[in-house]
Amino acid sequence: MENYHRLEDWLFWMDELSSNDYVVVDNFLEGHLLKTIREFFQSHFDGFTKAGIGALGDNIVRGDIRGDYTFWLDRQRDSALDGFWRLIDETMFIFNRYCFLGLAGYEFHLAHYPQGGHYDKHLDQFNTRNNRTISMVMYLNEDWQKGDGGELGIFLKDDTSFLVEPIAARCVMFKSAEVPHCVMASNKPRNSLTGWLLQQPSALGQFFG
Ligand SMILES: O=C(O)CCC(=O)C(=O)O
Ligand SMILES: [Fe+2]
Repeated sequence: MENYHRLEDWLFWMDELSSNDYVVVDNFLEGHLLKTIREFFQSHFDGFTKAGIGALGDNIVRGDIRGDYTFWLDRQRDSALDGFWRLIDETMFIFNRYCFLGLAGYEFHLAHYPQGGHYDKHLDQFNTRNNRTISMVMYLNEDWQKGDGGELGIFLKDDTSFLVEPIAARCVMFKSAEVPHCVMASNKPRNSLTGWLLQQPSALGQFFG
């Protein structure tokens, strides 16, 4: 396997994630990969649709809760993102090998928050489907400045909370069922690649609820 990251870095991140329920990794996307994803994002911008809440069959658009536009990725179709898919293979391999998580699938979308967009505090689980295990949010915003807003707010079990700036190449990973989070109103357009590592493929998740 060609590796993006060193095993010792992975083990450090896994350790943080397992003890704190989240980890913030800067420069998770290396320069070339970040550029490829940003270009793909721009060239598919026409295909974005207003994001809803709830699982697939029950997708309700509520602009007061969530203001982003999304574009769901498909590994077969979106082979231009080959490098990204290999990074996800590496991530799944590490999680299964060293955390014994038994991950069996994943789902990812590109997300665009227009100026003023936000996402209320929520958990990345649906009532009807609970197979999202690890959430991964990767940011694509070059030159993000203090005051641009759009931070990810993270709420921990000890009642502490803090903000993470959505700066390019950063990846935030957290336990989907454990960590409530929100997106603060963004003062600028804000782009990300967000996804979930799943306990079982989402197609099965739909049937087995
Ligand atoms: O973009 C972010 O920082 C988080 C997005 C999010 O919470 C979600 O899409 O479920
Ligand atoms: Fe979320």
